[in-house]
Amino acid sequence: MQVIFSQNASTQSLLTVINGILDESIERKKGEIPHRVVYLLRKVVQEIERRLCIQAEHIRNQNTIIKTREEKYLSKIKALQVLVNGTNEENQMTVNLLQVVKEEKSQIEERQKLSEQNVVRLIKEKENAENMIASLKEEMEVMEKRNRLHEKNVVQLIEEKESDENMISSLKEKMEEMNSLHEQNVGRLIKEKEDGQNMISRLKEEMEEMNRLHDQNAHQLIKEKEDGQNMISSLKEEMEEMNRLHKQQLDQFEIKTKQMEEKLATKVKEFELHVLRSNMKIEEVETTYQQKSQLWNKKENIFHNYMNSQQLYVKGLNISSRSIKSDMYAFQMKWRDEMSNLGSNLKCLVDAADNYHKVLAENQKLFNEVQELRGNIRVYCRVRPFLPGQDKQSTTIDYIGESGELLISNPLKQGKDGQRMFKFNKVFSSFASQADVFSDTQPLIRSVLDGFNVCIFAYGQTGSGKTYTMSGPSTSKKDWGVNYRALNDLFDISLNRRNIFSYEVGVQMVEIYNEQVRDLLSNKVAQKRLGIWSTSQPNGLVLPDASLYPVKSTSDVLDLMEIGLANRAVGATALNERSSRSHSILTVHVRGVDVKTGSISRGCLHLVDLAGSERVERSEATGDRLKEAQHINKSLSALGDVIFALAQKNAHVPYRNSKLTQVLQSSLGNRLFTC
Ligand SMILES: Nc1ncnc2c1ncn2[C@@H]1O[C@H](COP(=O)(O)OP(=O)(O)OP(=O)(O)O)[C@@H](O)[C@H]1O
Repeated sequence: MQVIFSQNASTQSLLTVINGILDESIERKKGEIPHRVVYLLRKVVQEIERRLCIQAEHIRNQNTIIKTREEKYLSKIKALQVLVNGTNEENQMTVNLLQVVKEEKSQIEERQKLSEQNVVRLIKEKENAENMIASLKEEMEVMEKRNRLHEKNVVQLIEEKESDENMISSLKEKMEEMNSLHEQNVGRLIKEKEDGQNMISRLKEEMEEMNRLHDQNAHQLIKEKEDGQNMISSLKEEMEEMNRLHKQQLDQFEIKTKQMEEKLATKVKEFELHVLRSNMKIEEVETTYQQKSQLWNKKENIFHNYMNSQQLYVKGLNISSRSIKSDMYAFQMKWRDEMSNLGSNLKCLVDAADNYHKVLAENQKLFNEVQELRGNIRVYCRVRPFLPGQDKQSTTIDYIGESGELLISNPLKQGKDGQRMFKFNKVFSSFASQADVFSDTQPLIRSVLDGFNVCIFAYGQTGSGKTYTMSGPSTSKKDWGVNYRALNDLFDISLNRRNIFSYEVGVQMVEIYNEQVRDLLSNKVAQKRLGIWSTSQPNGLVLPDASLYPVKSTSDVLDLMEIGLANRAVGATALNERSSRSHSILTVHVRGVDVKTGSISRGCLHLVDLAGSERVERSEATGDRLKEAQHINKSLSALGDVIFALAQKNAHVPYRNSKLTQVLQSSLGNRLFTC
């Protein structure tokens, strides 16, 4: 054992040892595996399970360490990203500032350009004004030329008038000549005179017409002359006006030009000032920009250095992570190898477990056969020590044999009659501990899980120690009675078998008081009287109406027992100040399902605390107590009859003589053990 469970022993060596043990026992014992070896195998399997659990835990721990490292790296990378983002934002801000400065600079340049354009425009306007003045001068010259032409025309008209007057005078001379001719030719031309007169009248008419025309012409010419003069005067006036206007305009232009020049000069000065300021500002901005860019360069350098160091760090981390990964990989490979080894070993174990299953079934069969050979009904005797105040000298026990012999002496009788020998399966002396008493009953608990019905009860007169033996004087583990120890074993064994069988455990607790069965786990104890089914139900229940509580552990059962005991009928007798006045039966129903085959087994464990079996006259009971005692004694003698009939293997067993034997019938027949 020590070799096998040494901490240093490898799993492989454990498996080798198991295989060795199994081979040896199969070879030597023809397939039968002794109980000790089975126990050993179970321990080894548990050890392997434990190691697997530790290894799995170790892997889980490694995984969590790696995960935390990964999270750490991720958070660092995030921090670096945040830093990079922050620097980018600052750079962005500077770029934005530069952009603003550039925009301002471009605006100033645009304004400068605009002012230059304004200067150019003003110069152009000045040139235009000068051109206008020049054109006005030219127009004035043209007007003067036109005046001169007018004057020429007037002179020409005067000359024409003079020529017309000359013509008139010549015509007058001609007329006078003609008159003279007429006069000269008066005679000669009488006929011609008329003609001449006509001609004269015609000529006169013509002359008048001519005169009229001439007058008209003269009038027209005079009018034209007047018009011309008017025109000349108006032109002159216009000219003067124009000259005046021109002068005014010129003056205005000159004033405007001067003003414009002044304005231009001031504007140019302003612009120059503005440009100067802008230049200064640009210089300032440029210097701040340079300073900032220097600062940023510095920061960039620092950041670059930091980034380089971080990159180096990250590289280092990467290298370490790679090394961890490779370690992990190696570790995983190692574990894979080990797991595959374990898998193959487990396969062997599964095969072995299969065999173990068969061997276990065989073992169960053998075990129960052994138990049956030891007797289906076993009777143990426990001698209660004297209670404080009792006379130790008045003992009647003469001898307790190793094989269950008990020699009782009766001081009142003489000779052979004075001594009586009893034979039990075993006799426990007054020095026997609770554990000693349970040791012989213990193997039967296993049988309950194998589908047998086991009934354990204490029989004896009031005060003989039934409750002490069954329940124990206190709840400390040392004092535990048969009940607690049996339940503890039941759950322990079911836990150990969990890979082979799945067990469901349920508890019922009833009392038989005055031949009436009452449910001790029901809230309405007083009202509920239960019927007994003569043949047990498919679910194994003789009392189907009694409360059945599923339980998972001993403490669950103990809790239920406490409730049941609180509901129990007790009373004081002359022999025991708190005597049980009823039989209490705690039944633990076990339903086991074979995990592999699915086959179901049912077993039950009756833990019976019988009422005191004293003689009625000795208990000095009367009235209700007398009635109780009569019922108790009747049922106890019925139980005695049944056990006697079973022990004698009689054809008829009188189960129906009492409620107690009816309830316990399923555990007092075949496939049962009774203590
Ligand atoms: N083995 C023992 N060692 C020490 N004291 C004991 C032992 N057995 C019984 N006693 C004591 O004897 C007294 C009576 O025991 P107990 O109440 O168990 O008797 P009982 O048979 O259950 O009585 P009843 O039938 O009236 O319920 C108790 O005080 C108990 O502590």
